[in-house]
Amino acid sequence: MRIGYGFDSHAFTAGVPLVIGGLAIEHPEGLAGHSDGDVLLHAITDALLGAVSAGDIGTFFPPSDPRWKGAASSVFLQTALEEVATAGYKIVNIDTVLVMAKPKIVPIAGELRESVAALLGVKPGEVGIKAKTPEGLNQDNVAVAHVTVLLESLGIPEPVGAMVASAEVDDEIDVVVKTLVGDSRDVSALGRKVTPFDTDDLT
Ligand SMILES: Nc1ccn([C@@H]2O[C@H](COP(=O)(O)O)[C@@H](O)[C@H]2O)c(=O)n1
Ligand SMILES: C[C@@]1(CO)OP(=O)(O)OP(=O)(O)OC[C@H]1O
Repeated sequence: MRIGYGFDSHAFTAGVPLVIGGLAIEHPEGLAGHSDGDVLLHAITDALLGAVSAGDIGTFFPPSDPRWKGAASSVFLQTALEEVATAGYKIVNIDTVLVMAKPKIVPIAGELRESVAALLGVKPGEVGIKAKTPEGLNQDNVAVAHVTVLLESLGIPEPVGAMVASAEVDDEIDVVVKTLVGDSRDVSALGRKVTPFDTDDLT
């Protein structure tokens, strides 16, 4: 099991659409950012990367890189999901807190849960969406997201998962697997050798 935590904040600004959790939300202001400013997807991306010690969103997608100007934040999330899979893990559940004065989140929490779940490839029941107003913080023009994520192992030993994911051809995968788990199991007491599994089955 691994846990991850992510945080992000973006200021509200007029003239841009509001997108949170991949969902377009009717609101007079959107969130300022180099990308689409999706504060929730940025925090989820960081939580996933943190859970597998893979750096953070800025190390993969520097705000100075013009390629990410106006980018949909689902692109960043996809990379984080690939890092999680490469490390040999999958999501158990994710929990979030959005801190913003407006809009009200609870009336759209179901839609948000479905949107985030679809982007993560998990069930809506594995995504928590909660909201708080920034009472006493004097931050009514800001949206903040906090995210925790729990991962569980896919059952592949980590080095094997990582090396198989980076191997480019079947032969390389064969070599990796045979190096790490051995070409065959020694059952000489039974008078024969049994291959533990068929490495051709790995794609
Ligand atoms: N943007 C928000 C903020 C809050 N809520 C809901 O209101 C409840 C009370 O919030 P406080 O910050 O005043 O404690 C909160 O638990 C949420 O249910 C919301 O929907 N959207
Ligand atoms: C997403 C990136 C990349 O364009 O930029 P922003 O949209 O500004 O978002 P932020 O959370 O401030 O920083 C992370 C950056 O990697």
